[in-house]
Amino acid sequence: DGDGECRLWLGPSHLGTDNDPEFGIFAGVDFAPDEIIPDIEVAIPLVDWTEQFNRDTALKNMIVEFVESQVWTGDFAGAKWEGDQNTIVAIPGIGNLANYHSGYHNVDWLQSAALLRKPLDLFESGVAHPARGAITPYHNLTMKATEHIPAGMELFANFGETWDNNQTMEDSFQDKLTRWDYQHADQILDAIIAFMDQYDKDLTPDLQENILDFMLEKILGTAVGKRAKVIRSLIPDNPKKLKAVKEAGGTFLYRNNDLVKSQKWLKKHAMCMDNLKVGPSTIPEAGRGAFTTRKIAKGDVVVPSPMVHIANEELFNMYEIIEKEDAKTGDVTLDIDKSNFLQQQLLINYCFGHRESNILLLPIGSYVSMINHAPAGKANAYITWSRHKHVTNDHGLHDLSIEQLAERNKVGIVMVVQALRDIEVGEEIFIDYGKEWEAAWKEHMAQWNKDYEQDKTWQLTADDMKMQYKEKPFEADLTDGINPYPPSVATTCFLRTEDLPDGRPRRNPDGLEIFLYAEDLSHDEITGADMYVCDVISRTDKLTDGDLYNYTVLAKISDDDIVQVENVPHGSITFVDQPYQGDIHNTGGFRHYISLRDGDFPQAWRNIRE
Ligand SMILES: C[S@@+](CC[C@H](N)C(=O)[O-])C[C@H]1O[C@@H](n2cnc3c(N)ncnc32)[C@H](O)[C@@H]1O
Repeated sequence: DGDGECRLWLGPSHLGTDNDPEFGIFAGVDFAPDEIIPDIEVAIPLVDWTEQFNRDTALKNMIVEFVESQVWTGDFAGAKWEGDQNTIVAIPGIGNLANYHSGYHNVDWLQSAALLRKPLDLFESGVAHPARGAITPYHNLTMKATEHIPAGMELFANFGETWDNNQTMEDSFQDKLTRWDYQHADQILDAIIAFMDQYDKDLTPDLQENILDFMLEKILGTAVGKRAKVIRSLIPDNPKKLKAVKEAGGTFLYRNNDLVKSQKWLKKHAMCMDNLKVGPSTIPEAGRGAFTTRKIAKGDVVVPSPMVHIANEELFNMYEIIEKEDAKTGDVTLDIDKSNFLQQQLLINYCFGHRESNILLLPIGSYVSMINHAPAGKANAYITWSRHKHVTNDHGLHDLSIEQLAERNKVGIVMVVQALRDIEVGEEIFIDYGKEWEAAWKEHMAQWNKDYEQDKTWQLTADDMKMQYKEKPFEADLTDGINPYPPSVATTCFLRTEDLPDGRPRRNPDGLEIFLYAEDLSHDEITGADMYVCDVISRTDKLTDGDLYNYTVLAKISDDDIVQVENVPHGSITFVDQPYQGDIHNTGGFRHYISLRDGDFPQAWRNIRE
């Protein structure tokens, strides 16, 4: 019947309350440290997001801030050069639904999976294809367990130090203890257990108790560190309990053991989010698609999907960005030229909407954004409001106006994809995107076939270059500064550096500082923040262990800081599309939202009814 037990559940988070629910993801099975969480998502860019509109009304500002609270910076997907300014990415599924807890996290991005991803094998290199620019190229966004996660535990993601520092202690999400307190307490706990184990035979229970007391009271209790008292409170003073704490998964889980839910609780309060996986669609023009991992009976839920409400579709319009000089001060700021419309953001293709409204709903259930269209009669599922008792809406939302909805800065809309007939394991799921979408796609195909009838060549992309240079050495001959690659792409390097050994010159003949590639940086540790545009200037001519070649590069750290880095391995160099050169910037790319069924679309949201 498919993949066995459900591995991920969507349910009411611990961070919500009965009156004010939040949703979160729960583990349905145990995950070992470093195990991949089986919700591997796409990232959909919002290009030059901050520059593309004026926050000229309070309402717009609210909508924008809400959207910003639901996305990641482009770095996480390797999308930071998509535009010239600030590109953010929506990452549905786990990227959106895993919550933040100040005391603890148990999942984190495996950024290298996305940053060093293999190209999608959907398009022939250099050839026009109607899905080019219609779907996101950023895929393989992967999270892994950072520690053992027991079945029934909620997933909490590492949102990074910046986010941690921005949280105030009054925030209702806050534990009074920070995750560093728990980490320190765990380290101390481990040290005490190791000591007790080592002298186990020589210690009577009394002596054990005295030693523990001495350690906690006299050493830790009088330690001057600000948090010593707090940490002390996390470690039991009874030697017999030390191991129980460790077995519970450490001081955090021991103290918060009500966080681990039973299978019975999950089945009652949560919905399985793990019935789908992603693969190439059976429709060749559609890109990727969503396929079942289990049998689904007619009328059952395929996957639940909370929806992020984006209360003004106009925010997805993109215009030419221009520089504006203040006549008095001479200061230059950026503005948009509204007379020069470029196209809509790609994210619209992943949103639900309705012809009589300018609200958009972005689905964030696992792989819901991978579900393709089939006309009525061929579709095997449909999307509608959730009727689940716990994973559901405040149905009062249907009566709110769009302005009132815009004031809600929490995800409160929950829909479900439901089976129209019995569905076998491995079938592709299709929903009917509606008449408007179908007409728009037909028109797109007709125009596309006309445009590319004579000449089907398509400019080479970063993905094409990645395929070409997977095993072939990067060009190292930059004589006369000639770029050996197509002008639409650039080489980038993942870099963390260390100083050169003593005795070696610290500057090159052009006066640029020289560093060494940090030897211990393994591919798994690479992050988007380590990614710099770089030019390869020379390479070793032999294979070096494990990696193909080593290179010397010039890396652009900032506009006026270029450094030379030596010993950069082949696998740490990749390609990106130059700003505005990727497929999604082709103005002939398809753009249309998916329609909700007429009967499902609340009357109160129809603000542009004719
Ligand atoms: C919500 S996304 C679905 C996931 C998408 N296939 C991908 O690979 O990212 C919607 C987009 O998928 C493509 N699509 C979906 N159904 C299609 C169909 N029946 N024929 C052609 N393209 C389709 C269109 O580009 C559409 O804008």
